[in-house]
Amino acid sequence: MSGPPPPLRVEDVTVRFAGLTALDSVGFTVAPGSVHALIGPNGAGKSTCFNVVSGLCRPSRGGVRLGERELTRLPPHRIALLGIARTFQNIVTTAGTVGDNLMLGRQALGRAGFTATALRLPGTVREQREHRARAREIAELTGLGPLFDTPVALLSYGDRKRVELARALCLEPRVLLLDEPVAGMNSGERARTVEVVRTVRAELGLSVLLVEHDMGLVMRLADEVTVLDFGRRIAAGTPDRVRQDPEVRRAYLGTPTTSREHIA
Ligand SMILES: Nc1ncnc2c1ncn2[C@@H]1O[C@H](COP(=O)(O)OP(=O)(O)OP(=O)(O)O)[C@@H](O)[C@H]1O
Repeated sequence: MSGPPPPLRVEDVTVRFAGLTALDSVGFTVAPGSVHALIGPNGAGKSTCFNVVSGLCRPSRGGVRLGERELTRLPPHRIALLGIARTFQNIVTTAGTVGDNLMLGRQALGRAGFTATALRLPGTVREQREHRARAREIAELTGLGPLFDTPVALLSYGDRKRVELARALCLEPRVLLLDEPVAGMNSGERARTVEVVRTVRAELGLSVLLVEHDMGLVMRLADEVTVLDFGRRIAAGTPDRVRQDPEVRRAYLGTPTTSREHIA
């Protein structure tokens, strides 16, 4: 991969849904090669922010840039090809083997058209072979190498979540968006995922933007944290700094609802 990824800038983003302001002038920068966590209580606007960055949601004001490239009005597949790949909260792996799923991630990069692939022209056969070899490398990097030919349906929940992550990596992103990557995992699976994220960041030199409710994971993995509450950015800084921030503590601990997680 050539050089560090460009900074990802979310600038003054406002999103309204029928009178509800889901994001209110939110801004932050994911520094090149860093892990940046977006945290906040339920309904704070984290998923909406992810959707803006990946092109699924258009802001009514503000925008997103990767380096000098304006992403705001582009459709999701263009944004993906410009180097921003994402996973989703819910598993969307399809039928087939791990390898088949990773090849779906490579498909968007394929130069050969549908007809050429169907006719198995020599150039496209070679291209497919190269894509499969790269998919295998990514499987190794994410600990899925031994499972490459295993049907996804036979995998544990944690392994299936990692297939999602590996499939996103198959797009060769500069920035990886991870939406609750350890949700629903047991502690062993969580620890494994932390290691995988560290490995791919180091080996592929990419930046990571992470939404996660598991504060232990956020504090261990993130270089920087942006905290949202009711659509507003209420704090930003290193994990230690935001952990001590009185407004963050109030946002997490100061409401009677049990759905708000602890930050201590
Ligand atoms: N498509 C939509 N239409 C209307 N309101 C929406 C829509 N998407 C999100 N919202 C509202 O916007 C606010 C922010 O939601 P969002 O899902 O971004 O929060 P979140 O921080 O990701 O929450 P959670 O941690 O529960 O996933 C919430 O009040 C939510 O109900």
